[in-house]
This record gives sequence, C-alpha cells and structure tokens, in this order.
Amino acid sequence: MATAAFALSSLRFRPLSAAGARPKAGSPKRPSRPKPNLKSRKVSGGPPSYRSSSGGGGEATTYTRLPPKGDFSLDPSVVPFSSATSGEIRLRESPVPALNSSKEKPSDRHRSRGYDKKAKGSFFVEVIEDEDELLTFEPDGKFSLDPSLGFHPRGSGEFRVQQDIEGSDDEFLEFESDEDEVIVGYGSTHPEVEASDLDLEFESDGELEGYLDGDNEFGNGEVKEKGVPAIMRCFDSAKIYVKAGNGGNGVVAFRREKFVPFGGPSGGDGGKGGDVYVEVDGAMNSLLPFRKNVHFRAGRGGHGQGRKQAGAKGEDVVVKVAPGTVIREAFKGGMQGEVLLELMHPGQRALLLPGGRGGRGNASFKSGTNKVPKIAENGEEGAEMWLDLELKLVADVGIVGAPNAGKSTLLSAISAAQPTIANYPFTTLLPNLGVVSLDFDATMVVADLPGLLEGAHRGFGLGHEFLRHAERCSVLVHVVDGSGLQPEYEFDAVRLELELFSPGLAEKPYIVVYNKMDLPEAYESWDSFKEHLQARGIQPFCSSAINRQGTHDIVVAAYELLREERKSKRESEEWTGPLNLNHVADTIQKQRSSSMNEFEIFYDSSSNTWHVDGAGLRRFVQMTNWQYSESLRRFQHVLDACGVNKSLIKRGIKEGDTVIISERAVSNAICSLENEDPAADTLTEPSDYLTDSDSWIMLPLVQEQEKGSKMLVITIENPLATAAGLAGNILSFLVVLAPMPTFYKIYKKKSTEEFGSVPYMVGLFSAMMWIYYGALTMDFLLLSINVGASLIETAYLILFLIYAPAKPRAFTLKLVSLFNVGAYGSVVLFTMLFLRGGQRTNIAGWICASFAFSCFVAPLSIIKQVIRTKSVEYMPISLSFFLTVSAIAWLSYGLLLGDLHVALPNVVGFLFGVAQIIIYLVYKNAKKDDTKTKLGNQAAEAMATAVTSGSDIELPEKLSTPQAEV
Ligand SMILES: Nc1nc2c(ncn2[C@@H]2O[C@H](COP(=O)(O)OP(=O)(O)OP(=O)(O)O)[C@@H](O)[C@H]2O)c(=O)[nH]1
Ligand SMILES: [Mg+2]
Repeated sequence: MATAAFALSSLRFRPLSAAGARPKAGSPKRPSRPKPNLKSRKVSGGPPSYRSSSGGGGEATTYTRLPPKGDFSLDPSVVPFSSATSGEIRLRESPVPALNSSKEKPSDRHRSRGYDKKAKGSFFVEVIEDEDELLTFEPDGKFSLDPSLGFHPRGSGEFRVQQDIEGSDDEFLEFESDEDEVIVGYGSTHPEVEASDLDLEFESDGELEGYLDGDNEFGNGEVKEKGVPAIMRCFDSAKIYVKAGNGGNGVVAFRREKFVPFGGPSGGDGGKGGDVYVEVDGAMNSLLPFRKNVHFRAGRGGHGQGRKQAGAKGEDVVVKVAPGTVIREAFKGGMQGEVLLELMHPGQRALLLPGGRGGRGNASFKSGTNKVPKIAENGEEGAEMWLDLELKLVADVGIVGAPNAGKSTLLSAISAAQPTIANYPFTTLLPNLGVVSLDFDATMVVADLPGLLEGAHRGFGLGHEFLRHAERCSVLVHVVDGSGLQPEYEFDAVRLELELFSPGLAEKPYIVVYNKMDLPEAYESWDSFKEHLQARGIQPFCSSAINRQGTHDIVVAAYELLREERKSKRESEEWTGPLNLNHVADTIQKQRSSSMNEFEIFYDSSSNTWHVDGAGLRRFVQMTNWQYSESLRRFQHVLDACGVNKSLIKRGIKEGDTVIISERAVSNAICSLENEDPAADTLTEPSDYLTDSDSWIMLPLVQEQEKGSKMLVITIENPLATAAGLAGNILSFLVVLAPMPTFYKIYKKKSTEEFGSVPYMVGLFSAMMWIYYGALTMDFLLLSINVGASLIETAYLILFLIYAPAKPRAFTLKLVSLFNVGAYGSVVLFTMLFLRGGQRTNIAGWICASFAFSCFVAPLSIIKQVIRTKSVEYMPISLSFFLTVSAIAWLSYGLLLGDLHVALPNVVGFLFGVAQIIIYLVYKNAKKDDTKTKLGNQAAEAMATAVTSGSDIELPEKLSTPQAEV
C-alpha cells in the first residue's frame, strides 16, 4: 500500500471551466462514449465480498465513482499541500504515504491484475446496472488537475487517463450483487479499488484521458445516481406501484322458487375492493425489500350473487416500510411528486388508497316505476399510483465528516454498534445506527454516516445518497481527522458541503470532534486547530476514538444539544395539529363523491367531436355495465339529469356530431347525435348499440323523455300508428265541427237561447291538456288535432260570450278562469316544477287520461234517458257513431305506440259508443214516448263532452240526428 502508485483522485476532479473556483457546473461537451472493447470473461473465482448488511455497516466494493484510497494518499513530504496555491478548500489527504509518479513501476500485484506496461494506463471499473448502463471512464473526459497536489503536468494542467484495452490480460471479475445487477470490475477481488491499479499517462498536452462516467456530475453539474451500486440506491429509496382493489360487479338475478314464481329482482351488490395501507414496521431499517417487490395490489371485491348475496370484500394489502420513510407521488413529467406521507414511528398505519365501491345488483335498482330492473353496475375501479419512497434515517445525532476520519470508530466507542472500521475511505457505505445511553432515561440514536467528499452536494462520492439522512438528525457531530494535513480546511470543506446541500443542514446544532489525538501529527496541530475554531466561536472537542479517550465529553455535549433541540421542537410542534394519516384516501374519496353536474365540455372542430369530462361522469361511465340494455336508458337519463344534454345543445351541438363522455371510457361512451332515433325500442341486444371498438352510436341527445323513442317524425317509423292517428285526427275534427250549426243559429238569432257553455269549456280544457301531453311526448298527431280543436272551442266560447245574457256570461267567464286558466295552469306548473323527464310525462298523461274517462262516463245520463223514455228521439246517434269510430282510431294509435295514456280512455270511449249504438238499435223501433221528456241541456252537453283521445266534442241535442224530427 505504501508503495501504491500514483493516486488517481488525488487529482481533484472538477470541470475545467471551474478551475480555480468551487466546482460548478461546467460545460461538458462530452464526446460520444466509445465502447470500450471489453472482453468480458467471467471469473470462476466466485463473487467478491459484496454484502448488504444494512445497519451493520456495508462493505466497500469496487465501483467507479469513489476514488480509491490513493485519492487521499499523498505524501506531504513529496507533495506539499498548499491550499493557497489552489485557492480551494479541499478535503484532507490521508497520512498514508503515496507515490507521486506515474513512473512508478507496477508491483507484482499490478501485473497479476493485468497491468500492462506497454499500454501505459489501465484502469477499468465498470458497473453495469439495472438500466444496463455501462459506466466507464470517458476517454475524452477532461478534468482539471490541481497543481497544489503535486501534479505538475507539462501542459495546461489537463490530463488524460489512458485506457488499456488490447493489452489487458486483466483478471476480470464479474459478480452479481443482486438479481438484476451485475457489477463488473477489473482488478482486485477486494472491494476497494487499489490505487496501484491505476496508472496515468501524462501527455504533452497535459490532458488526462480517462473513461469516466460520462454523464457524471463533473461535467454538467447534473446529478445522477447511477454510478452507485443498486444496493446503495435501494437501501433508502424505492419506487413502488400500489393499486386498491376494484369493486365487485353487481349482478342481475330474479327470484324463482317453487311457490314464488315471480319473486322479483334478487341480484346482489358486488363487494368493496381491498384497501392499500402503509404501515411502519419497526423491524425494518431499509427499503431493500422493495427491490424485489415492487407491485402491491389489493384484492378485488367479490361479484354479487343471486338471492341478494353481496360479494365479499377484497383483500387488503399492507405495505410495510421502515421508520423514517417519506412517501411521495412518483416523478411526473420531470417534477418531483408532492410528499404524501412521512411515517416516523413504528406502528403508524395510514390508509393510502381505498378500494373501489362494489357495483349495485338489480335488487338495488328496484323502484316503484321499475319493478323488474334488468340492470346492474360494474364495480368501481380501485385507485392506483406509483410512489417514490425515500428513507431518511430517524437518528437523533448524525456523525459526519470526511472519509476515514474515524466516524465509525467513534460510534463503536460510544455505543454497542459494531460498524466496519478500516483504514480506507468509504468503509461505511450504508449508515450505521447505534444507541447511546447516558442514563436509563437518557438515550439517543446515533448514526454514523458515510464520509463526505468535496462535491457531495452534487452527488460526488456517496453524496446525495446519504446527505439527506443527516437532514433528519437533530444534532450533528462533526469528526475531523486530526492527522490530516490541514484539519481546518477539511473542516471547512465539509461544512461547506453541508451548507451547499441544504442550508437547513448547516443550521443544525453541531459539535466538532478533533479525532486521532493519539497520533503525534494530530497532537501537534491540535492547538492551532483549536485556536482557529475558537476564533470563530466554536469550542472543539478532542478525542482518540480508537482508545476511547475523550468520547464521554462528546456524548454529554451532544446529548445536551439534543435535549435543547427536543425542547424547542416540542414547543414548536404544539402548534401543529394532529396528523391525519389518511388524507390521501380522504382526497380520493372526495373526488369519488364529486357531483356529476360538474363537467367540462371541449369541442374539437376538426372532427366535430365533443368531449365531456368530469370526475363524477367518468366514474359513472366506468361503473356502467353496457351489457344490460337498461343501462343505456339510465345513461341517457343521467346525461339529461346532470345537464350534459342541455349544455351541449346550448353550445350548439349539431346533428351527426360525436360526443365522447369521459376520456377514460372513450371506447364505450361515444354517442353521436341523431335527430331521428333509429328506433331505440327495437334495439335490445347490446350488439345493436355497439359498433366496432365498442363505440356507441345513436344516442339521441335531443330527447328528454324516457318514452323519447317517439320523435316528431314518428310517422316514418310506424306507418300503421300514423294511419290510425290521421284517421283519429279527421274523425275528431268532424266531431269538433259538429256544433257548427248550433252556433250558426246563435249567430242568426243573436241569442244563445237555452244552450249552455259548459261543454265548450270542458272541450277546451281537455284539448289544452292533450296539447301539453303531446308537447311533452313530441306527438305530432296528438298536437295537431288538439291545437285545431282548442282553436275551434275557443271560437265557440267567444261566440257564446258575445251572445249570452249577462248571467250565463258571468258564469262562463268564471268557469273559464277557474278551469282553463287556474286548473290548467296549476297542472302545468306543478308538473314542470316538481317532476322531471319521464315522471312528468307520465303524470301529465294520466291526468289527461282520467279527464277523458270522466268525459266518457258523462253520456251515461243519455243512455239512462233513452232507457227510461224508451225513445231514441233525442239520441244523437250519428254523433255517437263518430265518437265510437274515432275512439277506435285513437285506441289503435295508442296501442301501436304503446302509449297507454292515449289508449286506455279510448277503450272506455269505444265501449260506451258501442253501448249507445246497441241501445239505439234496440229502442229505435220502440214506441215513441209522447211524454216527450225533454232532454235537458245537461244530458246533451254531457254527451257532447265525450272525449276522444285527442279531441272532445260536444253537441247540443238539437243539432244531431233528431233534428229533422224536431
Ligand atoms: N490512531 C487512530 N486511528 C484512528 C482513530 N479513529 C479511527 N482511526 C483509524 O482511522 C481509520 C478510519 O476509521 P473509520 O472509523 O473507519 O473512519 P470513517 O470516518 O468511518 O471512514 P469512512 O467510513 O470510510 O468514511 C481506521 O483505520 C481507524 O482505525 C483514532 O482515534 N486514532
Ligand atoms: Mg465509517
């Protein structure tokens, strides 16, 4: 060792551009990395000592970034340290004597490792990592050489490491640290790269050529963690995927039992998906287990079953992490995700992702209007996430310092910990923890952190890997190697690194320990060191850790600082409220319960596509099971109810445009706006709705109602119904015109005589009601006849009002305002305000129907009259006939369209009409009753209000058939 060849990294590596200043991001125009001509051979000699003893102090191994021991070995006698020359603060050089010349003959060992004299430089270390990255020294990497270190190249101070390729018979090692990591190295089986394995050739231009990790931090200041073996990266950081379980699907089932043939819907709900928890496991001290186990998926909920059996809840998954783990959302778009959780204490448990809700089975969809629902929901999808885990040690006191300062030795002296101690830098790769007890109740956890190098804040040395651990410590113990060349400078350099990494780190309370006092050189410079620090107000401690001298004072001082720190922390923490560990799950739940009314609409004019997106809608689409035909109707209804249709129409959607509801469900919720519904009623198979790629076509958005499948243009779809409706129109219109002669008479006589106005008032009311219903159902044929009828009835009423005497006129006005204005207005208002969609149509329909019923029942008095008088003299048989025929027309129209509101009252109308005709035929030839019981107006009027589906008419007695006889 003492004769070790020239040390590579005693040359201060830093970008040329930053020469003379602190290393800064340079302008690393890195040439393309040449592929080193490596002939990889596996050595049967077995793996080297590469251990992952987390907590117990890892062992050094061969890897590129870290300068070998020789880095720090310069013989002060040969290379007088002169920081003044360099103007830089440097980390110390170890007292181990080093050779300063490239002329140094390689030792036998060198040769046995393939040192090739002819090829003047041989240095090979490469780490092949997970990402298959080959880390080599870049041939053209230029690095400055600090002249202060005794290198005096002939040229500009640049140098080049020549790589030996062909001539190399080097012993070649390949060993695997883990499953997917291969570390390949040339040289010693000792984990450490011997300085002697390196040789440098200085060329006239003074450039050092070498293969160095091309993307490394020297060049561009960019920090990359790839130069570090995976075990070190995985020790305290991990990336994992978590997914909560999907909810189970609901099911459609009906109860069929021996004595219960139609037992109703009995499909059970799906079970809830499993949750994802994160729990702190006190027994864990690293994140290494996540190396092999990256995916965590909770179980999905069981599907619902018949007999209303709900599915089982999915199995939860618990991700166990070490105390001190910080959980963030994974990097997204180059941005570090926000911190979700900081889990410090063993036993802490957080619900991270809640499982998806189970889909409802058809039993849950049963309602008053739908007693046999054939619809069930899918289970809700569980949330998923990529997470970055980072472990920050939870130690009270962190021991920091340059490599080889004696930090591990100090920890072993003050605690029962047994970290690896050796006389080379970076012995400690993974932090070691030890518990120091001053007293029974006065204990503290002390962490021995890996050595810090200049540039550590940019990732040099072990840099980032461990500086962040120091962040968690309340107090720092800064160990300075007293045997170093310039302990003060070493001290300053480390302080500066801490500060550069994070100002908060430098503000932490710390004590300075001047170590290795047993060595004469340390002893000698103690006084100057002490004075130097005292001048700055720092009181350093001195110790000989190896002899356990002076360590007690250090412990006491550190504990004192810790106590103060804890006290102030407790005070400041009092202000912070209790932590809600489940806030991530809460946020997700909140998103889930977001209303479907909140959505955004984007229009893509190039493809005439409307995108409707909102959290609530997305969830709804995802949970809709398109297999069931009723889902379509429900979907329609929801779009209508939450205002999507309205907004789209308002934004100017056109026929033929495509609407995509919820991006995520593009494949199953594409609707295209069609003005004509291609008979949704006839589409019952899901395949009818779904075209290629499961996309939907034909969702008629303009329709509002459930019975919306009938559109204005229904005629095209159902010719028979249209024919019936047209016949009904004509017949009803004739019937409405029937009172014409009466009014002609009134007009002639300028007197209403004994006629009453009630039939016309009732007729108008009825027509208006049907207009309302026709408008709701977009039934053109209903609208046409009733608009016509109401106009004529109004005309009748106006005539009546003109010629009626004062009393009947006032009575008529009263009636009109009571019924046609008051009652009608309230029906319309009520249904508009309190009812929606299908319900509104339904109620309006039944009001119309029941009104029509009562009108049909009215002519009973005429029948009674005929039977009583055994005379058909006053029976308006032609009117009865027309009424019957038009009832038949409207009955068939209603049946053909499946509109019971229209059909049912006409059944009654038809039956009474037939009854009247039969009675007429029976009594036609009976003897005339001479008593001539005059049919009162009431009877005739009642008769006249018989309402066909669309129109009602009335006819005063004398205008009908018997007229001739009068
Ligand atoms: N003489 C003397 N040697 C010491 C003392 N403390 C540590 N050493 C030696 O210094 C060398 C480095 O000690 P470590 O404890 O491994 O140093 P470290 O700071 O942990 O080094 P890294 O982990 O590599 O950063 C070992 O050979 C120790 O025996 C001391 O008080 N006196
Ligand atoms: Mg150590």
